[in-house]
Amino acid sequence: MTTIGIIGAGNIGSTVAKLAIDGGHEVVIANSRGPETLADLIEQLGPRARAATATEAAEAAELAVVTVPLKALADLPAKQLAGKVVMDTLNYYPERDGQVAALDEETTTTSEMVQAHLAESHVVKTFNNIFFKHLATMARPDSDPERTTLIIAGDEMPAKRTVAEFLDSIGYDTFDGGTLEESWRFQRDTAAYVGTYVEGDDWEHPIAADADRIRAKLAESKRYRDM
Ligand SMILES: NC(=O)C1=CN([C@@H]2O[C@H](COP(=O)(O)OP(=O)(O)OC[C@H]3O[C@@H](n4cnc5c(N)ncnc54)[C@H](OP(=O)(O)O)[C@@H]3O)[C@@H](O)[C@H]2O)C=CC1
Ligand SMILES: O=C(O)[C@@H]1CCC=N1
Repeated sequence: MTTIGIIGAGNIGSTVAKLAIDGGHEVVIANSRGPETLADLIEQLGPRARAATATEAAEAAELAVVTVPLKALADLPAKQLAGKVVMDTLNYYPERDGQVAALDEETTTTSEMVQAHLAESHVVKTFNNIFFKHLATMARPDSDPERTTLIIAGDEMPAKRTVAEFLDSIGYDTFDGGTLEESWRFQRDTAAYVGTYVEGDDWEHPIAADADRIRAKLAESKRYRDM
């Protein structure tokens, strides 16, 4: 059992919290409005979950998840997350987050920006390319032939192994998609984004992805300037 500190309690944060509880872990979860606003979620999650401030969730985390809009990146408590493995779900939506020149020019990736802010953490891009409802419903036991695979990226193998172990505990296999620099291949709107789990427009029936499918999708991904 691991204490998972989750900053962001929206679609993805609450979904990961539920999966973590079902996987036997403890959860400390935060949003921007304060722990008292998370009472309903905590009631649903049960006694192994508690609400906290973002700073407290970071402090309590043995393993952390940051899952807020990219525009809130600067608020993430770097000091309390130092030395920890941090799963980063952030995507860049300019209409929500504002224009970010380095992302528009593709001179960096969102996860490199997260790593730059959380300079002393071990950032692993995780969960960013799967729709939260699919993440909630596609978890399967290890032995299930329909188990699906999630793509991660990061610059440090030990941190990636830690994340793969956690994903296994919540019902997913892992595909190593390379470094944070290479993670543009599954950023927003690439072939390997949500299309890894969705065929055409059929969002009602997500499909399990294996390593071969993921490899093909990553190979198909293009830079925005070449789309
Ligand atoms: N929706 C999806 O299917 C997926 C989303 N993503 C990405 O993951 C991130 C989260 O997405 P999603 O869960 O949909 O977003 P939501 O809008 O549903 O939730 C965002 C959460 O972040 C919290 N938050 C915002 N600002 C801060 C802050 N400064 N400090 C602490 N908490 C804060 C919000 O708290 P409050 O409500 O109190 O403001 C809320 O709990 C985004 O970057 C998104 O692009 C990745 C994969 C899939
Ligand atoms: O970041 C998001 O909000 C989107 C939705 C599906 C995957 N990511």
